Amino acid sequence: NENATIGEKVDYEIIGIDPGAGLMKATNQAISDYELSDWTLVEGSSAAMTAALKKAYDKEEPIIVTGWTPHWMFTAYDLKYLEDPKGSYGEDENIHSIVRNGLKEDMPEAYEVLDNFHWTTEDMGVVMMDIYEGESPEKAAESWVEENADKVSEWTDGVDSVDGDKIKIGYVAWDSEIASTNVVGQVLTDLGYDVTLSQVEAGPMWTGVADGSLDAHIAGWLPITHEDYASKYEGQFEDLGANLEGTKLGLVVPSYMDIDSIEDLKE
Ligand SMILES: C[SH](C)CC(=O)O
Repeated sequence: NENATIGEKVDYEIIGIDPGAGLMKATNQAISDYELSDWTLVEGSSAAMTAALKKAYDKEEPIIVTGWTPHWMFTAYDLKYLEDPKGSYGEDENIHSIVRNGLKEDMPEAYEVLDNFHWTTEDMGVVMMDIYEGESPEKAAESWVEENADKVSEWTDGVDSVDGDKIKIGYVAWDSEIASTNVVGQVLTDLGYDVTLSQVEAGPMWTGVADGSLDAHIAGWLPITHEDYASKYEGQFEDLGANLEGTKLGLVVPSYMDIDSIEDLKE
């Protein structure tokens, strides 16, 4: 009923994603920082979180999810981040390209493309929206590459093609990384590589690059979100720097909810 607290309205649940995501670590930090002892962070997946969000949004029901930018949900729905006055979610950061040691010697062409790969949240948003609207990730990536030949040529100009060399790129099924990894996979395929995109959890993605079973991933949320993974494998990977700038993490609610800050959950 209308007098219920926000906690009572959402059964004191925050709908999260896969447990290995840094976003989940930051949300547990927020639960502790804001003393939300009655609250539960529900583990699941990016897909389960967006399904729960759609179900609630379509019925204009209250819901609190762990969210991030860039993400298609901010285009599909009218959403807002809850203010984070205690800074549990840190500052905006970047997504880095991470490759195994030795890649530069073994696959100089792929290394060069991965080192050059850089695009914007708008670019990523186009591919994510295509996928959200029903296109397969492969087709959405292929279309974007065709329509953005000028940007792709900045990554590939001067890079020799190859003849069927195998390359394996790991990624986690976050909507942002499904988009970026399929675009890079398409570009490397066009260069002649036999590309395998391997969907794994966040931990195994970093472990795979460190032990060489994966050649690369382009899902390094740094410096904070994946700091645990980066420090655990320090020296066992090469960070080629940011491929996208200006990410954000936090708690996200539909704009029809009359709360504005994480502090408001403490009612
Ligand atoms: C969910 S964000 C794409 C990345 C992360 O939180 O680890």
